[in-house]
Amino acid sequence: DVVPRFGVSYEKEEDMENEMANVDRWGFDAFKIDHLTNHKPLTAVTFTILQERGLLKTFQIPQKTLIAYVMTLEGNYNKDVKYHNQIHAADVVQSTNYLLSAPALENVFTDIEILAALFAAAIHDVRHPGLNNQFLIASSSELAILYNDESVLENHSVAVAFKLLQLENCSLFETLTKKQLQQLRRLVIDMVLATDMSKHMSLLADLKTMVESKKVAGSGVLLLDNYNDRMMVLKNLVHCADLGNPTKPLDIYRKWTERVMEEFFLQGDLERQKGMEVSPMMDRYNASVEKSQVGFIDFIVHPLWETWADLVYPDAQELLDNLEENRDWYSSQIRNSPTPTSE
Ligand SMILES: COc1ccc(/C(C)=N\OCC(=O)N2C[C@H](C)O[C@@H](C)C2)cc1OC1CCCC1
Repeated sequence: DVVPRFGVSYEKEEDMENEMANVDRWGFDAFKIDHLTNHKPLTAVTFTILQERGLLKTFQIPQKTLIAYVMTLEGNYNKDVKYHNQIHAADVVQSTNYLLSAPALENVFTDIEILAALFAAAIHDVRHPGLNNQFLIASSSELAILYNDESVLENHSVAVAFKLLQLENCSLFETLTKKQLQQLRRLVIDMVLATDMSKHMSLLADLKTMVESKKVAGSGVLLLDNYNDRMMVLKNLVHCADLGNPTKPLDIYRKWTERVMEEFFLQGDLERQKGMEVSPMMDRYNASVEKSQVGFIDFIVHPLWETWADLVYPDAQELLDNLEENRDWYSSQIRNSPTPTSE
């Protein structure tokens, strides 16, 4: 039976084709696809990218099984959560795909590693409650008890995603060999757990070490000759995609900022209600959104992306330029403090 072109049904054929034509570009607008597909951007993006990469053929995955699984996965993202929802998942899948397509990484990763990275991106925040690990731990939530305060949300997302594979007609990986599935599962667990922000500094330190000792083949392609190096680059790749908002075109970045602040302020409201200490950046009565973004870029996002850009030089130059321009724009928006001009 024939499946729809992008895996999901949509009204406006032409608008959908125009927007999905950008699926391989960094300026891709996941918000538009969310609107055009009635909140199914993750299914549309994941189906289109796996199809385009020929991965369904390579692993003999039936189209309808993929659609059934990703639709179910997407249904387990909470669309009332402003940031950690199906649009963020679609954005991270699309960004992961773009980063995997860097010329410096051509023919570096195997099909199973690519499938694992895209799957990890798709599942990485499923069932996110719009509250962070610190809150779940501080409030002794069921999840924190279950995961002993260790990468609570990330462990939960991986477990939920693999549980969904057991549902009727959702057995996405039943055509993989035992060995392939073992390898994929290991890769996916490691990549999703590495999206826990508490791992950021050690992940970045490993990436910096790799860049300093970077081995490049004659063709300019990265030489990753052992499992640990390959795993470390894949973890950082998905982590970059997850922290990609500030490297996107400004109008898209600003929408993500708006959503993350809305989600953070709701957590701050809950903390205040429960008599807990209100987390930094989550107090709607004491927030400086622009200053927080400048700090986020200066201390977290730019150090990471500068290192990634070194690794794949010159493939991420435009993204790094966007980031620096966006940082200057937010800095110029900080009330009562002009940006010192370099001239
Ligand atoms: C577009 O902006 C954001 C996009 C995504 C995020 C998420 C989900 N996590 O990012 C890490 C984080 O929240 N941390 C909180 C603090 C900055 O300490 C760091 C160790 C990590 C946060 C964004 O902006 C935040 C950060 C600055 C003001 C709001």
